[in-house]
Amino acid sequence: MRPFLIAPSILSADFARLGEDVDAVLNAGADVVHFDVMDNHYVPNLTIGPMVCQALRDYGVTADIDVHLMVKPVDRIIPDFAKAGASIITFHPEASEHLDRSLQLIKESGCKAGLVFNPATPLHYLDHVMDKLDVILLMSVNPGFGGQSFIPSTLDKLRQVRKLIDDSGYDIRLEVDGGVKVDNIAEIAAAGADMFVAGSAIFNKPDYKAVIDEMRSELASIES
Ligand SMILES: O=C(CO)[C@@H](O)[C@H](O)COP(=O)(O)O
Ligand SMILES: [Fe+2]
Repeated sequence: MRPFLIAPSILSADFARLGEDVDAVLNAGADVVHFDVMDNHYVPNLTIGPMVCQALRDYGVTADIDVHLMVKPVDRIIPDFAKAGASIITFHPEASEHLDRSLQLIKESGCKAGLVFNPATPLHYLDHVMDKLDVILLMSVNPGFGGQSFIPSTLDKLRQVRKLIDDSGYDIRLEVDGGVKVDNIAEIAAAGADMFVAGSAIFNKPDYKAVIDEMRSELASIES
């Protein structure tokens, strides 16, 4: 398994001082910035777009930015995020009319590409696109809000996808998003995830480093 990556979701950050808060979480040891884009159409909430991604780059953020698109349609906004400094762009397959085209668009824009599966979205969308994926993201809550509880059936789905990835031989990250906390991260890693989005578990605590360190020590029990 590759090194575990911790990706704080800035949905739970302080938007009034976003640059400082993102710097703080990266200085506390986070690996990747998880950037949730919601359109009040595909999901019942509205967040941030490419301008904010660009603003973080202009502020000096150099870490990878993992753009999780919860928008429909997806294609029109992909080049804008690529230009604004996204490193990874993921989208929900049922939000795209042409899965292969959307994945190619992300790759042609110079970003890593991924598909996101809601708790009840079937995995058959993976059937013909494994060679185009850098990331598979399993939602462990229904998308739209931070601070929800981890849905336990995600563990079985993670095990299934871990096997698919290992059997495929492709170099694909298995990311999990929703309700990830210090007390369940080890179990989630044992089920096969290697990239962990955590919003409220990190940003709702005063000491980001303490939480990230605790997560890493939980993960160390899996690595050894
Ligand atoms: O994409 C989403 C929600 O739709 C997530 O990225 C959440 O922002 C994760 O928040 P927590 O469950 O960790 O608080
Ligand atoms: Fe997300």
